[in-house]
Amino acid sequence: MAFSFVSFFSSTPALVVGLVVAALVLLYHAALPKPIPGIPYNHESSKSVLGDIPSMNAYKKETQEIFTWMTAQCQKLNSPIVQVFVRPFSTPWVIITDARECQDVLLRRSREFDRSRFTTDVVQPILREHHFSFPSGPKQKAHRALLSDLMTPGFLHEIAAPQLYEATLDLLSLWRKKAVLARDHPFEAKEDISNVALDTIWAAAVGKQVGTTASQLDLLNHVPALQLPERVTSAVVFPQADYPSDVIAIRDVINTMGVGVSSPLPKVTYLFYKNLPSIKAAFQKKDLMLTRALRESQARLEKENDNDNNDSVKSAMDYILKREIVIAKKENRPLQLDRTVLQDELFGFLLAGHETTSTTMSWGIKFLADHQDVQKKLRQALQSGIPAAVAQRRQPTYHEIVNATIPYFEAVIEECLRCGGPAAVHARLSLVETELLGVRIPKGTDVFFMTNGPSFIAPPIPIEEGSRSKTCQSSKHKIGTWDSSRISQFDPERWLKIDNEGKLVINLQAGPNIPFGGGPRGCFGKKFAYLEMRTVFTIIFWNFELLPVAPKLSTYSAVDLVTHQPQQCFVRLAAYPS
Ligand code: HEM
Repeated sequence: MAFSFVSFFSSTPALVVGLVVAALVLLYHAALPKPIPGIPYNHESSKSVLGDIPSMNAYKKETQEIFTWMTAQCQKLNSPIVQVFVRPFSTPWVIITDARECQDVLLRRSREFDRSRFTTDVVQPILREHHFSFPSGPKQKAHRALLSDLMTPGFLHEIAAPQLYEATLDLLSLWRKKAVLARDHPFEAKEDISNVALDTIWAAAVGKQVGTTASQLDLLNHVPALQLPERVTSAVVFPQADYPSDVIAIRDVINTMGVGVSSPLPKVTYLFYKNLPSIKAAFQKKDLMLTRALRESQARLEKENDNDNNDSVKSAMDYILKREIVIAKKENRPLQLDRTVLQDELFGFLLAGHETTSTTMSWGIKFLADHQDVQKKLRQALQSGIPAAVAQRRQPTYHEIVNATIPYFEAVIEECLRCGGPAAVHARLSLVETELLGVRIPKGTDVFFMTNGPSFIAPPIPIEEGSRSKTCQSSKHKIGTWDSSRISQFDPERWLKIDNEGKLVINLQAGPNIPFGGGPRGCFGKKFAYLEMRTVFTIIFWNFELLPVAPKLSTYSAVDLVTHQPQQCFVRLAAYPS
């Protein structure tokens, strides 16, 4: 007995070491990637706990892009479906590069696939109670219901359109000034486009102009002349006015999401990043600003004693508030203005409406500067579509912009969305064990449907028809396919056809393009986005020729933040008509 007692104690350190080693081995094996059978993957990556993370990070460091790396894995492994290991201790991500499968899952298989874990991890810490990152269900529907009025013609045409228009005219004044000062030199336009998108969505959201563009103009109005680079091909840099502190706070919060998108452990990253004093202060300022705006809106609505009709409704916020009033009445409770959900739905509206449209417009400006023939045709189409404004030598009104039917213009916008690919991926989580392209997909797998490669803007990777789902097979002819030899070209004509009456019309079924996702979780703000792009593009191309810029200022490299943005968007402006 004495012997075993002594031996136990003398062997304890060894035992502890043994247990620790065993635990580490178990942990190591738990952390090693567990490939899903039947789906191609990088074999080297499967042997390391870090999986594909080093490869993805190296790519990101070199290019600033992540989504392109994901699509490149399908091309590298020559398969429309692959898996990658980028989340330690988690199931692999499945990547699919095929438009028909993407559309089938989004539109027809929403019982099997819903909002992804990736989206929730990246979006929820920023948007909190906003419905975007919630799984579909009563809570998500109730929060989305607060926005119900915002895509009605009443809101879009009567409230949003005039505000969009005002903000766009500020851009026109700014660019007229810049064109004079730049004297034929190019300048970086991304910030201006982002500002006009923020001005427009802000005005629509809270009913007030935030004036980021106007403050840039104000600054330039006090600049008599600029020191210009010697070479006319080199870019001129304009002084930049300070932004209002509310705008800085909103931008800091929005940019936080970019940090989550590029992290392999977004939850952990946010834990640190969101607690940085400057970021914490930005979140607080944003909340305070929105609560203040909601209270002002409530006071105004009450003063105008107009809670039963829409005459005094001037913004998205007023509509959201009126919804809350109705819901509170129904639930027999007092109004809850500082309820996070109201603020968060409003902030989500600002965020979703800012980044996405400004990214698409930045891509559009690049494409049109690089395709002078398309730009010329677009200008002609706009002028034939709004002849009264040409005859009276004036700007088109927002009524004319909203109501004109200009198929070529619509085709240009579709093509900017297709080739720019602001939403390079639609992510879904499998709710049940299911099948994709003939392969078993375990329940709880994040599946990424890429829109930035094969079958959208690059030749498709062949797929055995029998491996597709029944719904996918039966919908085969609902949408056309792009001609592989021209699929990568920017060519709006692909969207046009002559109808039975011999008229030129837009054909949205001509080929795949899914910029707004689809099905029950498709983009809520699509109509607003089209309205904004129509307004901004009409005013730009009505008033300016976007001249080509030197190739070094016109690369097509991107940076993946909340959206897939161009790294460069330089413009060289000439007044039109000259
Ligand atoms: C070119 C501009 C835009 C693009 C490319 C875009 C793209 C998208 C995409 C891809 C989704 C996810 C769809 C899915 O998972 O199936 C989405 C969702 C959403 N978008 Fe947009 N969007 C744009 C503009 C807007 C605007 C202007 C607003 C608001 C004013 C908005 C509000 C939303 C909201 C609220 C959702 C979440 C819908 C839900 O989860 O039920 N978007 N958008």
